[in-house]
Amino acid sequence: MAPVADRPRPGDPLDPDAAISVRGLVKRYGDFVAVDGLDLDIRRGEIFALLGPNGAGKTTTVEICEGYRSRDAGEVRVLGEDPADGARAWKARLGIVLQSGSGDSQLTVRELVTAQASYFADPRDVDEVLALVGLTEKAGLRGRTLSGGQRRRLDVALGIVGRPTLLFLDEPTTGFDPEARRQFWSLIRSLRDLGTTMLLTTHYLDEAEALADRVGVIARGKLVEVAVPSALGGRETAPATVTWTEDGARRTEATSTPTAFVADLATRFDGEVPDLAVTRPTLEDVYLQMIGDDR
Ligand SMILES: Nc1ncnc2c1ncn2[C@@H]1O[C@H](COP(=O)(O)OP(=O)(O)OP(=O)(O)O)[C@@H](O)[C@H]1O
Repeated sequence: MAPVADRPRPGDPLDPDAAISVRGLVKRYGDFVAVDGLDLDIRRGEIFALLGPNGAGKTTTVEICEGYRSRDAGEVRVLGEDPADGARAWKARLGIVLQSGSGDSQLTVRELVTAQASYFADPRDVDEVLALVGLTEKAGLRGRTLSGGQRRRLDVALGIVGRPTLLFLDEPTTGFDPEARRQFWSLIRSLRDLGTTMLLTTHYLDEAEALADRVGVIARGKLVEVAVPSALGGRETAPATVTWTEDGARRTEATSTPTAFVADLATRFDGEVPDLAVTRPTLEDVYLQMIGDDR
């Protein structure tokens, strides 16, 4: 089977089929190296989540891909073009949902989305977009009267009305309540079903796990690993931990063959094994281990 979590090695040529292809990317601020030789391919149609501690270089990398920041070294192609000289037609194929949000507008939701649509040659239908983000009933409200979660939906509406091929989402669900996050996730999945490629940065590991086809962990400007969420850090094959209660004490066993272990354990009890649980490292466990000292 082809290695699904593959990533380019230093010196590999750019991938012309990728939505985003990055080789040897370096960004310095004075003496400080914020991005330190990054190699990455993001495939067309995938949701890729970039994880990493504060200051790791995620926003810098993403903004270089968006054409908003210059680079000091390396090559970058986004939808086949170098963002450093991205033309207007190229920019129109990108959707960008920034961290800052749409703010306090006096215009209504519908007016804002309609105004944004007017910048594009082939925009999505405004009502269709409002329905997709769940703001149909709020269409007549002014931007400033929306709740935090509704504003974020408006941000997404503004980001997708131009029918982008590639959507950048920077910490899209910060401040959402749990239900709003679930609804947002289903919106993101609908966009993927419509063929949109998405690059997402997030600090929520459950979000990366729920949404991303692949995750990349970045620490101190370097890409530590790229993997499907279930395989990050060798998680799939990590030993399982079996816990249960026996003779009044909590017992724990790490094992690579939990099924056999539990079957054997069951013979020692008459009926259910008390408080039995089998767990594997969570994405958070392997992530925290991976970023180590950067915490
Ligand atoms: N304009 C700038 N001038 C100087 N240093 C900067 C500038 N922009 C970013 N940096 C530094 O570069 C590093 C990477 O910043 P970046 O914003 O890319 O991190 P991040 O991974 O997006 O972090 P966060 O999760 O906090 O958003 C940080 O140490 C930051 O202080």
